[in-house]
Amino acid sequence: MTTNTIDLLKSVANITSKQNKPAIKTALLDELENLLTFDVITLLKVESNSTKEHRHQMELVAIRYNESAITDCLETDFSSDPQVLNCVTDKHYQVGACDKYNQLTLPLLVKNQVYGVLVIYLAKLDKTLIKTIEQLTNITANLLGTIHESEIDTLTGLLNRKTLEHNLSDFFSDLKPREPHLCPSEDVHNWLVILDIDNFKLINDKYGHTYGDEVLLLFSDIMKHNFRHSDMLFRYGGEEFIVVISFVTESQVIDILERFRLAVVSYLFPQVGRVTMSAGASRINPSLHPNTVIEQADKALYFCKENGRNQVALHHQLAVKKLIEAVDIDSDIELF
Ligand SMILES: Nc1nc2c(ncn2[C@@H]2O[C@H](COP(=O)(O)OP(=O)(O)OP(=O)(O)O)[C@@H](O)[C@H]2O)c(=O)[nH]1
Repeated sequence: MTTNTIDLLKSVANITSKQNKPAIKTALLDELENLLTFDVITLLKVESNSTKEHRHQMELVAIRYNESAITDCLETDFSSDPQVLNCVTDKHYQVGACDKYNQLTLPLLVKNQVYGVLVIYLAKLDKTLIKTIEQLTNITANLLGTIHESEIDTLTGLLNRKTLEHNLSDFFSDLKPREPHLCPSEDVHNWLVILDIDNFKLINDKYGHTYGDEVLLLFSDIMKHNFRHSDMLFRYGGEEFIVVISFVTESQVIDILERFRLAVVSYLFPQVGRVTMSAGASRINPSLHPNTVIEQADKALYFCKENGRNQVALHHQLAVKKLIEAVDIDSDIELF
C-alpha cells in the first residue's frame, strides 16, 4: 500500500462529506478502491433474525472487483461463510484466505451491533493495512449510525416522518418484489396504509401520557411482529403510522390489514386494556404524486373513523362504490 496521511485524511473527508446512507457506502468503496490494490470488495448488509438465534440474513449491497480477478471467491455464499459469521459473532475483523487471496472481513459496528460487513480479497495484506482499513470502516460506521439515528422515531424505533418525506419518491420507484419471481402485474400492487389508533385522546386523558406513550410503543411492537420484514414501517405523527406493503394483491392487502387489526384488538395493553385501530389504504400508482397517495389513504381512514372505527378500508374500493369522492389525480407533477 502506498498510503500517506494526507491521502487517508482526503478519504475521511470524502466519506464524511456525504449526507445519506447510500452515498456514504459508495464513498467508502470509492476510497478503498483508491487506497488499496484489491481484487474484490463486497459490502453486505446484515439483518439479525431475532426469532432464530444466531441466524443472520446477508444482503449484498455493493461489489467492486478488479477485471482480472477471476476467482471462486466471487461465488461465495456469505450467509454461510465462516469468516463472515465469525465477524458478525465476534464483532471483530477476521483474516483468512479464499482461493489465492487474503480475505479480510470487517464489521460495520453501530452501537455495538453489526450493521454490515465488508469483505475484501487482496493479494497482499499486512498489519498496518488491516488497521487502516479498520479505522476507515469505523469512521464510516459511526457516520452511518448518526444518520440512522436521525431517521428513527425515538419512542418507537420506527422510521420517522422526516425520513418518509425525504425518501417518498425513491421509496415509490424502488419498491422491489418480496419474492424475486413476483413481478408487478395487474393484480399485484404496492400499497400505502395509514394506521391510526382509535380514540387515542381518550387514552391519554384517562390514563395519562406515560400510558399513552406505552400504547404507542406496544402498538409499534405489534406492527414489527405482524408486518413482513420487507414492509416499511413509519411513525407518521402522534398516533398515526404508515406502512408501505409491497407486491401483494388487493385481497392479500385486506387480509394483511385485517390480521393486524385483530392482533391489535386481541392485545391486552397494560392498564389500558383493549385498544382498536383503523386503517386506510391506497394503491401506489407510480404515476401519482406520493402526497396524492397519502391523501387517498387518509380519506379511506377518515371514512373508517366516521363509520364506527376498528376497521380497514381501501380508497379505490370506497371510490368505486361512491362511498367517498375519489381524491383527484394530479398527474401534472413530475417526480418520477
Ligand atoms: N401520549 C402521547 N400522546 C400523543 C403523542 N402524540 C400525539 N398525542 C396525542 O394523541 C391524541 C390524538 O387525538 P385525536 O387526533 O383527536 O385522535 P383520537 O382521539 O385518536 O380520535 P380518532 O383518531 O378519531 O379515533 C392527541 O390528544 C395528542 O395530544 C405522543 O407522542 N404521546
